[in-house]
Amino acid sequence: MIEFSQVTVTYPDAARPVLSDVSLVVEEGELCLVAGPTGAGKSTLLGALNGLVPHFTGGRLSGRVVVGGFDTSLHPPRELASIVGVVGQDPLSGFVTDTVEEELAYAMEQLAVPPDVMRKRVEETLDLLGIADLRNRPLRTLSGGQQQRVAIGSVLTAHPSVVVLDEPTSALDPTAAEDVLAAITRLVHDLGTTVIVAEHRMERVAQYADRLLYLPGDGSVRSGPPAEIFETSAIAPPIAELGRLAGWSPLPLSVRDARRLAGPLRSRLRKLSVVGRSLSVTGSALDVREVVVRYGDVLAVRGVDLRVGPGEVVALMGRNGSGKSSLLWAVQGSGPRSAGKVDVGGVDPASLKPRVARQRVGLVPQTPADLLYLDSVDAECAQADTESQVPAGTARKLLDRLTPGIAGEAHPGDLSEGQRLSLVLAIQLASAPPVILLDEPTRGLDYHAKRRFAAALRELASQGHAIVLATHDVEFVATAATRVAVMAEGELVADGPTKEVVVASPAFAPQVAKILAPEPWLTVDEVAEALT
Ligand SMILES: Nc1ncnc2c1ncn2[C@@H]1O[C@H](COP(=O)(O)OP(=O)(O)OP(=O)(O)O)[C@@H](O)[C@H]1O
Ligand SMILES: Nc1ncnc2c1ncn2[C@@H]1O[C@H](COP(=O)(O)OP(=O)(O)OP(=O)(O)O)[C@@H](O)[C@H]1O
Repeated sequence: MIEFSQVTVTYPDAARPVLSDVSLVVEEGELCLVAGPTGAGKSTLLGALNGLVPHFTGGRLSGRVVVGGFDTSLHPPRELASIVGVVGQDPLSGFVTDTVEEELAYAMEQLAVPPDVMRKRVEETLDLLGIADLRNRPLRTLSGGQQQRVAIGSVLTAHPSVVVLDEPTSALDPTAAEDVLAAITRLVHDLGTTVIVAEHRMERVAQYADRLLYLPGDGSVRSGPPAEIFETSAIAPPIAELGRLAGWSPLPLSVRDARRLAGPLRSRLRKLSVVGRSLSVTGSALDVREVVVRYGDVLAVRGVDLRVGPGEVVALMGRNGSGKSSLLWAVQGSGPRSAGKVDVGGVDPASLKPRVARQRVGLVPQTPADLLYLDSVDAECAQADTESQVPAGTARKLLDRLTPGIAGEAHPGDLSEGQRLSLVLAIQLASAPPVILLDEPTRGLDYHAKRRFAAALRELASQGHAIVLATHDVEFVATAATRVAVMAEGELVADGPTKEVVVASPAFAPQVAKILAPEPWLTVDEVAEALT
């Protein structure tokens, strides 16, 4: 269905090609996971499938890409649209209509699908993705995860023979991610659709994948069964890393398979204790009282109380649309707040000018690109140093720590998703306000980058900063957060130490916890530390 023959892609001014002499075949009806480090070229590979690369991104592509019998160099993306459906990394920028229903119907209208078929498929898709109650909503008013579901739905309705998804679950809560992947797997089985998914949260996808295309970052692509490639790959999901540590062979990819193998490891660990990271918190850096956020008829946040002490890293979790982003923006002061009080060091940030408020409460938004407007990485870093009155080079040092190797002269718009996020994180963390809020801050980051980011957050916390991050990334929460607060329908419904909250809830438990339950281990690092 898909064939790359000696494909090389080079972006203008790049020192070396992103993809170098890549040849591979993906069969019809395969579900294929594309993985590898941040900036390795995954989106580039995906873009080559519908001709976006190089027709729209610039750069040069040599070799041949054939999809469903069409050579993508001879057919512009518009002509390939009936064969290849693409869901990009930023759903909002891909929307062409105003409301949910219109968006779901749009691709079918372009293909002149008969109205009765169209109607039926829209209804099916609304149910399949659990968004029936949002059907008349303007797309701009949806939460990040709701937008992502609509974006996926709008591609599925047209029944293309190849579906390409770039990090499709990054904004989805864990349960929604499972549902969406189940829907996609059903497509593969029932319609023989070929699905290509790039995903950093491999723990969510690896078990469904027939094939892994692994990009180590040197321009090459390895193609094969996931379990085989994970034996040696630098980036692998926690389940595979645990399997490597325990010497399991072949490596399991589902929690169920791993549990069958984990008996001996569990008994060994039972005699050891988890290295505790207990925290005694004194005082409060952030005090949120009875905060309410209302948008017209939608009550997004219903009287939330939250106190965060210096040194805490609080993960705000909860279903899509449960009010996490609304709460963060209301706390930071630039979002709507219908009632309630926020206290940061004796002041309500909403009462301050935005510039002054930012020195007390920083917020990294869900679409971090909004914060970048200069024309090079160096310029952004220099500006951040000046604005936050920190020594020159501070932001750049942080950036190198999070994701090394990004060229200073690169245009922020040309960076990969993970590189761009790292840049925004570096800029925001350089100013290091006492309270740092982060909205879904791990998109595009590989497991190593997330470890380094977690370490940077812990370091800030140990210096007395208070950190709140809204996220669906259960593996990241397990490494980074000291405490977890769960929201449901605008209210806080659970709040406690990370270990207690995530082990108690299957939806929020990381893979290691599920495999080793009832033993209280959350990460491969903890297990490795105890075994040495
Ligand atoms: N339009 C462009 N012009 C110049 N360089 C680009 C362009 N698009 C991507 N790049 C560079 O090519 C490399 C690969 O980017 P790509 O987006 O394909 O990576 P990725 O593996 O998808 O990354 P992520 O995991 O962060 O999403 C990066 O170094 C990026 O900076
Ligand atoms: N401008 C708006 N107008 C109307 N409703 C809105 C608006 N912004 C958000 N909402 C609704 O408020 C609710 C909470 O949204 P919010 O973005 O805070 O949720 P969230 O927990 O951050 O979700 P996600 O995990 O998907 O990012 C959702 O039902 C959303 O559709």
